[in-house]
Amino acid sequence: MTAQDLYSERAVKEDAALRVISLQKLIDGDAKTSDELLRACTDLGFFYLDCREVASGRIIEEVQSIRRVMLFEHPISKIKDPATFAGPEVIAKQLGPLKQAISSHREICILLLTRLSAALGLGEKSAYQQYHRANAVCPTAMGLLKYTLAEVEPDKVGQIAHTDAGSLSVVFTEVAGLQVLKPNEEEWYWIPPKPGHAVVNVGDSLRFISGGVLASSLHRIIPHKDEKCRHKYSIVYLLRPEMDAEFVDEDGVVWKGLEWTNKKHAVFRASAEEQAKGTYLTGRDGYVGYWDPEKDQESRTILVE
Ligand SMILES: O=C(O)CCC(=O)C(=O)O
Ligand SMILES: [Fe+2]
Repeated sequence: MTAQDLYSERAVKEDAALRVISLQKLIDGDAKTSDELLRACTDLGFFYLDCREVASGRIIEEVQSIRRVMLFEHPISKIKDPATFAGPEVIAKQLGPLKQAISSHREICILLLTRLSAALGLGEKSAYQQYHRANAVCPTAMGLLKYTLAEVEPDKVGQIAHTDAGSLSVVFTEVAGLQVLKPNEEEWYWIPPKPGHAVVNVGDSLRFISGGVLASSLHRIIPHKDEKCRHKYSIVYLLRPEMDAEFVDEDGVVWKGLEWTNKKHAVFRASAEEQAKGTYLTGRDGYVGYWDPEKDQESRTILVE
């Protein structure tokens, strides 16, 4: 396969046309915006979060400061001995801005959970933020992702189709590549990056916690024909429930927050046959989310034979 084959000339749908939710209006407690947020999370579980107005672009400035420290150039794969790895010096030097950005992302997620819970009329005890209390231990993470160039490493492109394990994912990126599968249409749609906006999506844990009211949709990262020469960098904040928070999956199995995260990660690392056995990775039995450009010129879903 040549690198040229990697780009589907016929993208199935150009733009998922996600709802746009204003962070400032959520902060202000605007009821209409909370309702719109709830609609975004119940129909597809994906939306743009407009961060431009908040305190003169503070969030965007923090995201830019993470980009500037170039942590993306220190990949985990290059760590020889994780047991003795103390973190690249650059992390130690940039701890201040990193901690600030992590804390702002957490605040955003807690606000989203608070507004969603209120829009659903949940009481204090069952509100979603109760699964993510400030001082509880949780496997929440911030990832600084640098995707390989399809031209250089055609076998390592993007991310396999998956639903996210956690509660909410907040993604800032400037380069296209993200697609979502609209479940009612069974079609992949591009989600183009929007300056000043994050893409936020609901993960499995929040879908389970909400008893299936909120949707965690299948998405993937594949090379975009207009971005051939650009590395895609993504800053992803993955809010996950507390280690001991309990929720029930769609088959009635009870999970603790940490168990579900670990299970999902084990499946990410497993063989395609293992991945297709359960519904853990994609929420679909028998479906494996690899993108095969030869079979999948029109970016359709791939089934294990
Ligand atoms: O890089 C992106 O745009 C999205 C990343 C993603 O889906 C993930 O890390 O789960
Ligand atoms: Fe994801």
